[in-house]
Amino acid sequence: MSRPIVVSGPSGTGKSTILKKLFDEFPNAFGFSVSSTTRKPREGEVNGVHYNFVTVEQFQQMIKDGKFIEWAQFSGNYYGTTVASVKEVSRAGKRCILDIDMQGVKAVKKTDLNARFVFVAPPSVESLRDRLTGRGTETPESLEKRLDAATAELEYAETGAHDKIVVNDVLEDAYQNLKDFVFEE
Ligand SMILES: Nc1ncnc2c1ncn2[C@@H]1O[C@H](COP(=O)(O)OP(=O)(O)OP(=O)(O)O)[C@@H](O)[C@H]1O
Repeated sequence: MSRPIVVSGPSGTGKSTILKKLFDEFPNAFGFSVSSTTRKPREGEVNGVHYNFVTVEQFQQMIKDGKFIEWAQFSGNYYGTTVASVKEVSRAGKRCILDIDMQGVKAVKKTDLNARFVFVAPPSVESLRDRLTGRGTETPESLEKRLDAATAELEYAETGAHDKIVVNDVLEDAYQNLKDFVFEE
């Protein structure tokens, strides 16, 4: 069974770009954990496929039982990722990739998932600013917020919390390095 792979790094560093290339090149190698939610299923959504749909009481009990790696509340509904849902991906013979932030990394480290951690770093904070600006998704406020969070992420990476650091300077090189890590075992 392959160990889950946790991809983290500052917002705008290029995680989605690199992961998209990976999933395009290897469409069947990876699986995603199914999140749990208290929101009602929408038309066509299948329990256990799109989400694990649970009641508020069940969700709160799962929190108490320590079932979640992380959970949050958005617009009145609970959402979360359970340790079991990540294990299920490995059991199904796929590699599970978790694209999460520093808090998520710390949370995964507290579980028995035995994950491998890769950090995608920008060449510099200035380049991160340029990419976030270039992406056109940020207001001046959200840009500063993301850059502050990026500094914290970079400091955390300096503590040696990850198994590998991939600097996303030249995209093709970064992609190759990430790919090497993903298929290392
Ligand atoms: N090696 C690279 N060189 C230059 N630009 C890049 C490179 N990699 C990604 N980008 C660009 O940087 C921007 C941010 O990339 P992306 O959205 O993949 O970041 P992200 O880490 O997934 O961010 P978030 O965590 O906010 O989703 C995008 O506009 C992308 O096209």
